[in-house]
Amino acid sequence: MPYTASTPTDPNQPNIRNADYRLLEFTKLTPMMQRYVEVKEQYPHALLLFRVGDFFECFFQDAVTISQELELVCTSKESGKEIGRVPMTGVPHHALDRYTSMLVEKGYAVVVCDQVEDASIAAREGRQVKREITRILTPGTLTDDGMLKPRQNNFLAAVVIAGEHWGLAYTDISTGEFVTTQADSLEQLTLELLRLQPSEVLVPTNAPDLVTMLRPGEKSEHLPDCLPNSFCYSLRSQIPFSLSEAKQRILQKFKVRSLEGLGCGHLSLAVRAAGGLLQYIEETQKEKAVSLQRLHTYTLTDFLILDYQTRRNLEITQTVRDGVFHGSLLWAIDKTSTAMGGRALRRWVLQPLLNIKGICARHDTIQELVENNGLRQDLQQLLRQIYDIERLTGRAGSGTASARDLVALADSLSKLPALASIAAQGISPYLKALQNVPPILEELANTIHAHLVDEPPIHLKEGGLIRSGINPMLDEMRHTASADQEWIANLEATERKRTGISNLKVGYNKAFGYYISITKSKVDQVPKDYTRKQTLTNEERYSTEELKEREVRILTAREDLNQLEYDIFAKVRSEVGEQAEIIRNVSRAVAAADVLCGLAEVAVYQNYCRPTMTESREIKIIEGCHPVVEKSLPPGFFVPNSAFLGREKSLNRPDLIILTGPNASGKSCYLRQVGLIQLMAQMGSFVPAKAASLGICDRIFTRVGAVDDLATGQSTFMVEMNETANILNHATPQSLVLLDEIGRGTATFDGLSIAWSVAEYLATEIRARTIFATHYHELNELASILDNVANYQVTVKELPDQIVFLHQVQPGGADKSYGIEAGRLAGLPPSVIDRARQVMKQIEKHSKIAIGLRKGVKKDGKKESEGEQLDIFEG
Ligand SMILES: Nc1ncnc2c1ncn2[C@@H]1O[C@H](COP(=O)(O)OP(=O)(O)OP(=O)(O)O)[C@@H](O)[C@H]1O
Repeated sequence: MPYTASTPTDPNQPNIRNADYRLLEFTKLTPMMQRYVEVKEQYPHALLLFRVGDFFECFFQDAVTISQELELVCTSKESGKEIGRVPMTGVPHHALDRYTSMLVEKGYAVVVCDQVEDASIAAREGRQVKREITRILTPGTLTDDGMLKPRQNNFLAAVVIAGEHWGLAYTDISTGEFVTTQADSLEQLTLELLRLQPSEVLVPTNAPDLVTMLRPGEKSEHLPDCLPNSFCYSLRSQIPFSLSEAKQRILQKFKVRSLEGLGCGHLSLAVRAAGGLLQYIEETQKEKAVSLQRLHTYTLTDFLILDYQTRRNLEITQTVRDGVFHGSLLWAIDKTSTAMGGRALRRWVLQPLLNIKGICARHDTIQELVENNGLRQDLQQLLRQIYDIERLTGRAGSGTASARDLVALADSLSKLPALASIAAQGISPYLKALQNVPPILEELANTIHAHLVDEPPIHLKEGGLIRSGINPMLDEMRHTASADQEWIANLEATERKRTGISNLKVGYNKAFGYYISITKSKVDQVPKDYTRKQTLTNEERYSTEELKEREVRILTAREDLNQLEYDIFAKVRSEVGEQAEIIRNVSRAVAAADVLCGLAEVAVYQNYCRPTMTESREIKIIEGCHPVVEKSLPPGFFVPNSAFLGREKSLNRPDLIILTGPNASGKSCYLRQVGLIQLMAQMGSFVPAKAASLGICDRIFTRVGAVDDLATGQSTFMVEMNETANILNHATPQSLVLLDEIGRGTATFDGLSIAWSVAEYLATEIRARTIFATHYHELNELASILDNVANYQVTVKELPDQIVFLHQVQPGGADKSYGIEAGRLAGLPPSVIDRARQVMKQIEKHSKIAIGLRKGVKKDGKKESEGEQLDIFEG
């Protein structure tokens, strides 16, 4: 089936399909590599790791720490703080994969170097290293100047569109996860694609707009940064996307009688997308390389919607400024012990729930794990010993698992009964789910352990995989081969004695096989039965009839032996593949338990509370904190603040807060912290607050900061207005809206007018729960006009020669901005500051701005009759 790529395939792009690690060829020895070589010579067992974008800083320290303390420690030189730590004590060789994949999941890049010798010799000789190193696992692509390009992942997706309706199917080819969904707004589709960032997206040719939209570098209303790492393909034939064809393909592939059992019987677009994707996978992924899990269907309306700006502004998975993991919400709350847990946490944080029952099941489990420290720690200790079962099983199913993968899988499976019995001490839902470990898994672990040696070699065809005593034929062949090998081992001594040549040697190389080596000075002593095989400068190489015979026997036996070992191994591997579905179900339960143990640990150490979830519109946060800023400051430095929002009929709580305060007082921080607390609660986590009672939100909107979008030629103001329009068009009374400095990108009065009308619209027309941070103190007037609006300010203390930021949010409006003071602190020349003060006085004197809606909106928020003019400004 022909596919058209939206961009020509770039040969430098790693082929994500075939590998979750890539071979890198460094063409020259960069300074980084030189340092690496030095370190490696000193500490030969070091595993070097470095943070994304922080390559040079970290690897040296890590190497040192590993060799001294048997731990991988990642420390930022910038802050001096530890970023990640993994114990290495007693880690068997094959566990490396598990550790590295776990680190990669957490956003680290890991380099495992095998051929240091070559590199170090080359470095000493000042040569370039041609084919250097390396197995490299990165969440992105590492260029040879040490830069890390953004993450490419293992997702492939297919999309079908009919008007505003669409169906989406995607698969994670490393785990075999295969899911489909459908919905009826294009915005939702693009949000899903942005969440997944698929490597390849397949669309039918009847959706040219989508192909254009997905093209790298393309911008669109819904897809601000597009999908820079996605390749978009359109399928020339529509047939695989037709409903009947797709149905048939799905039923065949998953061996089911009806689509109802897969939950997508009624979702024709989801089915069509899944059909198209199946076809694409079969044709491009060589089928064997992908072992798909059973199809799952999910419903987008089950999740809180976080649009692209909100994910970015709340810094959920990466920071706004540097685009790095360190400093994001995920960084602050990720205490998972397994790679599967890491992936699940990422899903949870990007898809918070709407269903109170589901949220409370997570809260219940965390509560139990908080209250029962022993239970949590016992579970975590075991979880740390469990490798990435999900991916290992995926590889077993697709026939790509190595012997080491199977041993790692067996090690993990054999931990599950112990995990289940610890979980049995608990009563909460997610611990119960851990208790059902099907006995077949223990049998499978025993089978693997019984067949494979503890530390099998990397290459499957080199033999040495299978234990003795498992297969009589194998034992017999090994016995015969060992007799010949013993004969060869003794040959040197025997021939020295027979010929009287004391420096005679027996050797082997791949091209010539076994040989007897005699130096040139002794060739006259060579017996008649030797036949010459090869001549070198200083030696002659010979063989004998018997040596030839033995050699043939040894080599044939070795080949047969290796083949037999491989066959036995492949049989065990396919037995594992047959149980893939069962293992994956268990691995999902393990991942969820891991996430909850991690969240419980965060809750204990950061003193988080369990929020009460309600169906009301109330948002009540007592002494809340920003989870990341709090963690970054020394203990006790963060000033907690409360928040009350969501007016109910009888309650005096505002829908909209106007938040004022000087620059750098903490307005943005407060805004974000309310958003993050709501998000954390709905993803099932405890929250950084003394107490919280939170009504479910359907969406969180944010509009923070002002950045030019040079790529699309949009000005600061236009970006701001586009984002604001999106909020006003989509927010509902159930939404949480966080606005920071609306109207700043234009002339003062235009900006103020827009800010006023946006606030008013949100408070009266939409009645969304809103926090509106602003430097326009005139907006405080709104609170005296609308009874669902309240004023809050972030306080500062004025001393004779400085202002002290108290970071406290209190009722009332600020009347000063201290902008000139901020300029002074930033180092503007004193003469400029003095002049600014003079100018300000002049402006204040001459331009008395009286803000008030004399007409237009009554105190109860209802509009007066149309046609009456708003008169806001009086100069
Ligand atoms: N509650 C708090 N406790 C301690 N420190 C805080 C608190 N809130 C904010 N800060 C610190 O103050 C700094 C400035 O905060 P923030 O960016 O929120 O100010 P702002 O009022 O939005 O400023 P601007 O109006 O200039 O955008 C933050 O980087 C943070 O370190």
